Amino acid sequence: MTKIAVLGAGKIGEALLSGLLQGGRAAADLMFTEKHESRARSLTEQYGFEAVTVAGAAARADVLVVAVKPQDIEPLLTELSPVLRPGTLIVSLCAGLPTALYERRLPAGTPVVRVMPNTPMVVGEAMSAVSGGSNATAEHLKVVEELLSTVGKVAVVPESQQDAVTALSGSGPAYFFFLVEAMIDAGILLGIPRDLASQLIIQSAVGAATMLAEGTSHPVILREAVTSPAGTTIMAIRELEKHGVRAALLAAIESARDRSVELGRQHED
Ligand SMILES: NC(=O)C1=CN([C@@H]2O[C@H](COP(=O)(O)OP(=O)(O)OC[C@H]3O[C@@H](n4cnc5c(N)ncnc54)[C@H](OP(=O)(O)O)[C@@H]3O)[C@@H](O)[C@H]2O)C=CC1
Ligand SMILES: O=C(O)[C@@H]1CCC=N1
Repeated sequence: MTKIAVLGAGKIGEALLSGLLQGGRAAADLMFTEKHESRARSLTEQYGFEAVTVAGAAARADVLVVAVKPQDIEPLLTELSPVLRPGTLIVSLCAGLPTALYERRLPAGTPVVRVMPNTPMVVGEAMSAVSGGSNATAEHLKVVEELLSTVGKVAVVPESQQDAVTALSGSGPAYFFFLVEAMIDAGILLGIPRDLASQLIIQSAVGAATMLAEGTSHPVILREAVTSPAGTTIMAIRELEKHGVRAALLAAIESARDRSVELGRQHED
């Protein structure tokens, strides 16, 4: 069985490890490195994964998943480069970091696959986009696709689209959580108790997402079916348009894309 080590088991690293465990991987095949000892201890106690050093991960794992913040990449690559075994597959989850950065810093020929996942991995509903670097073969991409398909859906994209993908689906869950939070507050404004407002909005979100995921109707058709002539929904839609919510989303996602590009540029030679 392929052994996988996550380097930097923070939020997304834990989401991947726990998703892989739920998807049927043995804890014995999953390990991680982590800066904080107390966090490492709690991950081992909660899930049974082994905490290892970078050298230990490089010696034992077939796939190294890099999940540190993009700002922390340089010291990690400096530590990893001398201990990396030829043929070990590097999978980067880091926003903005191009495969070329890893190829420059790691031994010649190291295969690198760039991935942008998202946190719904913890419930097996991730959307992950993968792109191979110049040493990654179709076989490497297949390994990564198989790995990620146990925790959600996977799309192969050209690396030139990864910054946009990061802004759309990498950050995407946060936009939905933000909307849900605001809609629950609207319930409070209207005098509905928080628990009930949460139930009403979360189940509406689950129902709407399920209809969208079925893919039989375009979002516009689904929205129109809710919007009765001279009814309540059109009044709300008028306010959303008046407050520029559509334009705000376009600008927000463009800004997230720009930040992803900027995170990559910070590591150019
Ligand atoms: N969160 C998300 O939804 C998503 C995140 N990503 C990407 O995943 C990466 C991680 O993000 P996220 O999980 O949110 O961040 P976190 O800060 O939660 O996780 C990173 C963890 O790695 C630790 N760390 C830093 N350097 C090292 C090192 N050299 N060795 C071992 N551990 C180290 C950090 O410690 P410390 O905090 O002390 O620095 C932290 O605990 C980022 O590059 C991000 O772009 C991608 C998709 C979605
Ligand atoms: O906010 C971030 O930078 C990371 C990348 C995508 C989601 N979270």
